[in-house]
Amino acid sequence: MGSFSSSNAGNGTDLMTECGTNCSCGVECVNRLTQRGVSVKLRIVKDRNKGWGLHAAQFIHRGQFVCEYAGEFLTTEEARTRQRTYDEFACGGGLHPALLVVREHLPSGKACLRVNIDATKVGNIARFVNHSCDGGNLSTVLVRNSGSLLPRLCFFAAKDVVDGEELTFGYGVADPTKQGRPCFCGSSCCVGRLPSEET
Ligand SMILES: C[S@@+](CC[C@H](N)C(=O)[O-])C[C@H]1O[C@@H](n2cnc3c(N)ncnc32)[C@H](O)[C@@H]1O
Repeated sequence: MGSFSSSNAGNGTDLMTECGTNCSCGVECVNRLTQRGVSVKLRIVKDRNKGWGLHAAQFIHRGQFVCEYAGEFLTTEEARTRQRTYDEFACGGGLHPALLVVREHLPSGKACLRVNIDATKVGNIARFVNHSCDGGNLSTVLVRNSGSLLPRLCFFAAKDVVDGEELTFGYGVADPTKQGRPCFCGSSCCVGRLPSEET
């Protein structure tokens, strides 16, 4: 509890490769879509139960790039240590941890690359995206720049989003039988608990 999501590339999270340091092209290259920063208007809005949330401040077309989930890339050992601390403090309700664990299944099918991105203290606007049990309106894509080992996690609109709508995605699957922090996503399929990452 306290951190969020386990997205399996090949199982919910798509993979994409963009041009990188190995390429001779510049930032205007059409294959560097996610490398030019946020290109849609967004607004940060406070919710009584969920804390801050990210809302669209314009119409966003389905498939449009929204933003990258920036943060500190941690070793798994450091992620586990931080998670324990966050769990302790988040119980009081004052802290909104933003530690995201992504697993990419490698093509062999025998190994998986675990990426821990912590936006709790260092991050960008994406760290305000809240969870929705219905999967929300954002899809996650692991984008690897050619020549880079570590992928970046990027949000794209999974459907058309209207101005003012909250942007959300599914942090993972919550187990309603386990103790956890309450979920206030308000969707009709809400299980009442936030997903928790057993690390
Ligand atoms: C990535 S942060 C999102 C931004 C956060 N709301 C804030 O104010 O900083 C994740 C944290 O937001 C809160 N949160 C996200 N979705 C929620 C939901 N559906 N219900 C309750 N709290 C939620 C939890 O505290 C979670 O650890």
